[in-house]
Amino acid sequence: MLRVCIAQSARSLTRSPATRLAARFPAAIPRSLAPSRIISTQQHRMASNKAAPLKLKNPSLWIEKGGFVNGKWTAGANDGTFEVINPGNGQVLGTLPEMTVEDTKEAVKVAHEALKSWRKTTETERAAILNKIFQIMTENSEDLAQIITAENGKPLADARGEVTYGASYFTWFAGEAVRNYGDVIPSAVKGVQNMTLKQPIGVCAISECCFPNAMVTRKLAAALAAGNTVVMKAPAETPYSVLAIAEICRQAGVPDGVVNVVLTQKHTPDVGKELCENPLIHKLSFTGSTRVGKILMKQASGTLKKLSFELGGNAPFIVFEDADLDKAVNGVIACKFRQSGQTCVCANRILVHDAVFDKFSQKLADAVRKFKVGEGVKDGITHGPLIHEAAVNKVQQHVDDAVSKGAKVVVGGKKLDVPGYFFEPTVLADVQSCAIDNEETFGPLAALYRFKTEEEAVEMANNTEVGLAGYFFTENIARLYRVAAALEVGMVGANTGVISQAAIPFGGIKESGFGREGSKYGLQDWTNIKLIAVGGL
Ligand SMILES: NC(=O)c1ccc[n+]([C@@H]2O[C@H](COP(=O)([O-])OP(=O)(O)OC[C@H]3O[C@@H](n4cnc5c(N)ncnc54)[C@H](O)[C@@H]3O)[C@@H](O)[C@H]2O)c1
Ligand SMILES: O=CCCC(=O)O
Repeated sequence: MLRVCIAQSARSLTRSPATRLAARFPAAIPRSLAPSRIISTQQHRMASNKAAPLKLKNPSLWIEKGGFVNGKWTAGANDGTFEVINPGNGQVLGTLPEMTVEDTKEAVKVAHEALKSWRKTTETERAAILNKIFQIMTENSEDLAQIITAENGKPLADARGEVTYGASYFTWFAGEAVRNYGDVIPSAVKGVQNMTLKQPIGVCAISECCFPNAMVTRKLAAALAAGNTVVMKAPAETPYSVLAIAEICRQAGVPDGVVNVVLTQKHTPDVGKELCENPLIHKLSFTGSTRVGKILMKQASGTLKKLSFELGGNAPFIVFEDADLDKAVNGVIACKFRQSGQTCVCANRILVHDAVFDKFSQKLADAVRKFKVGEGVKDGITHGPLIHEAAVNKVQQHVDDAVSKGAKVVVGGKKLDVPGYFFEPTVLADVQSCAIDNEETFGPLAALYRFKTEEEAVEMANNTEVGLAGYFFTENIARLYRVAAALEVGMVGANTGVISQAAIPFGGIKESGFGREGSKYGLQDWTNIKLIAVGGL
C-alpha cells in the first residue's frame, strides 16, 4: 500500500467558477492564467487560509515588500496583490504586490543604465562577486531550502539538494568568467591581424519555472559572469526563492540595477510581451513550456533578440532485455519521480522490452509502493505535491485516457482527496497510443510501453516533436554507443537516470528549444563575439 502521510482529513474544496470553466474548456485558458494560478477569493476562504510565518534563521531572506528594482524593494504600481499557495497544504504562504508593464519598463531602464559600469568590471571582479554569492547561499542553505519546500512542495532533502545544485552555478561561472578567452585568428591578408573579444550582450531578460532556485541561478550566474545586467520575471508560484536570491546578490555586492526582479501573476502575458519587445533588451532566456516558448519567439521577432529556450520534453526511458533491472528501477525512480515528476528531464514514456516487461513493472511498482507522499516539510516524506490543481488534473486526464485505451493500473491512478495538490505515484502497464505519446505529463505517472526490438524502441523514442533528454539501460557496450547516438535528444543518460550538474551542457533539440546552460558552453550563450581586424601592420 502506498503510504500517504497527510495529517488532515479529506479536502472539501468545491470547485470555483474559474476551475469549472477550465475543466470544460482547458484549451481556452492559457496555463499561466489557469484557475489554480488565479486563485479566487472563494477558494482562499475554503483553503485553511494563511500559513504560519516561515521560521528562518535569517529573516532577511523572506521578502514580502515586492520586487527588486535599482537595489530597492518595490511594489511598483501596486496594482493589487497575488497570493502564493503552499502546494503541500493549500494554505496561503504570502501575498505579494502585482507589478505592471510600466514597472517592467522602469526595471529595464534601470538595468540599461547599470550596464554602463557593470560591463566595464573585470572578469576577476565579477568572479569574486559570484564566489561571494555562492558563499552566502551556502551559509543560508537551510533557509533557502525551507523557502523552496514551502512554495514548491518538494521534500526538504530534495530542496537542500536543489540549493547545493543552484549555488554550484555561481562557483562554476566564476571559474568560467576568468577563462572567457577570445582568439587570435591567422589572417589571409598581409598586414592584418584578426582577433576576437567576448563581450556582454547587454540587458537580458530571464523568465523561468519549476525549479525555484536552480533554474534561476543557472541563468543568472552565467548572465552576470559575462557582464550583462538582468531583469527577471519571477514565477507567480515560486517568487520567494527568486527574491531571496536577489537579496543574496545585494548582500554579495552586486551593484544597484544589475539584478532586478518584477513580480506579477495577472499581467504575466503582458510583462512577457514587454520583455520580448523592449528594444533595450538584447537577450531573452526562457525556461518553460514549448507552448509559451513559441509565443515568446514570435513576440521577440520584432526586435530580433538573441534567444535561449529551455522548453518541454517527453523523455523516453528504454529498458533493454539485457539491462540490470534493479539498476534500471533505481534509474526510473530517480528520473521519473524526481520532484514528483515535475522536471523537464523526467522520463515520460518508459519503453520496456517484452521479455522483461512483467518482471520490471512489478519491481517498479514494489519500489513505488514504498514512497511516502505528503508535505515536504514533514519527516520521512519522499515525494511531495504537484504545484497546483491544474497539474493534478492533467495527470488524472493522462491516466484516464491511457486506461480507456487499454493500459492497466499497476499502482496508484488517482488524485488524493487531501489538502494541497497531490496525486498518487502511479505505474501504468501496457500503455499504447494515448495522450502521453505526445504530451508531457509533468507528474508522478510512470507509463510503461512494450517493445520487441532495438529498432522499434529507438523509433518509438524519437517519435515526438520534442527532444530534451533520453535514457536507457543496457549491459551491451556496442548497443550503448549505438543507441546513445541514435536518440534525438540534447542529453542522454546511459545506465543512469541522473544527468544534471553545473558542468554539463543542459539543453534540447527539436521543439525542446535551443541554447545550452551550464558547462563551458553556457557562458557563450550570454556573450557576443566581436571581431577586431587590425590593419596596417
Ligand atoms: N528545458 C528545460 O530546461 C526546462 C526546465 C524546466 C521546465 N521546463 C518545461 O516547463 C514546463 C512546465 O512549466 P509550466 O507549466 O509552468 O510552463 P509555462 O510555460 O506555462 O510557464 C513557465 C513560465 O512562463 C511564464 N509565462 C506563462 N505564460 C507566459 C506568457 N504568455 N508570456 C510570458 N511568460 C509566460 C509563467 O509565468 C512561468 O513563469 C514543462 O513543459 C517543462 O518541461 C523546461
Ligand atoms: O526542470 C528542470 C530541470 C532541473 C535540472 O536541472 O535537472
